[in-house]
Amino acid sequence: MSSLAGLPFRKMNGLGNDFVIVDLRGTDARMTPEAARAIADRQSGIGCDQVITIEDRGGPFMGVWNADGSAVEACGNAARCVGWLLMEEQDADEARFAAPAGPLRAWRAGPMRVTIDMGEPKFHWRDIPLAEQFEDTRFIDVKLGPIDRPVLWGPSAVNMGNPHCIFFVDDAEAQALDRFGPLVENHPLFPERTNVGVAQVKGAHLIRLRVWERGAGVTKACGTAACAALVAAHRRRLTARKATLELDGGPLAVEWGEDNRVRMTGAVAHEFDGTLPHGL
Ligand SMILES: N[C@@H](CCC[C@H](N)C(=O)O)C(=O)O
Repeated sequence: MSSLAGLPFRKMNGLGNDFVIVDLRGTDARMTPEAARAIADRQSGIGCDQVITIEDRGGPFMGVWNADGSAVEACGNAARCVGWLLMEEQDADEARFAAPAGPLRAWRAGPMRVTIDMGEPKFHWRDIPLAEQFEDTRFIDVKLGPIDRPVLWGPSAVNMGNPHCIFFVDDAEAQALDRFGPLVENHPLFPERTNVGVAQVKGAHLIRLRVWERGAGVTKACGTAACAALVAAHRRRLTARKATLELDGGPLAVEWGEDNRVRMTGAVAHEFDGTLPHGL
């Protein structure tokens, strides 16, 4: 296996959720948890929320590595960026590729805007996954101790390729996400940890969402969380099947179709390109 040092990377973001994207096609190099951590480090590395690999696995495959080095199944914002890169490369208006969670399809929605078909949400407690049986994952019970009152009650659990725990709150800005986010992320109810969202429904078609990401902390946006929040809100009869999700980094349009598939549209941005340094 060859080293990652010297390979080109692209720095991109989706609404400020930022990625170092390394194309491993045609190389023997492999990403490792240590290398992903080193690349993502904002003090000593390049700095990003997730390291993304593009690999050849009988077609383009997107690998997702959180800043803490954990390899995970899905990333909505990165999927838009990788979709955009593949469409540019193929001079096409549509791209198909895969991620650990399954196949993805991307298409252009404007010059730097991409729609992704994120697939079907899962709700069964074993699929989230949860460590305990809940018949109805629209309302689960996460006991956090004294800090969970008065608003952090009865969140929804959704798997959108990756696990999400969404708290519906009256005021998303008022929540100490950096304090309770890590407690929920690492709560024993979530054997694979979880992403944590606080969602404030502002109307049938508008949700304010802030996210603590598993393995990355508070980020400016999380695409899979936006999909999970819309799906959870609709299941709780709080919104329509289609809404704008207002994230710290900007808006995402999400629709849960009658075909049970979730489609997400939003901006992609290309920041700069570089070469991975030695020592990885
Ligand atoms: N930022 C992403 C999600 C990245 C992975 C997530 N932190 C996890 O561990 O599941 C997105 O836009 O969906």
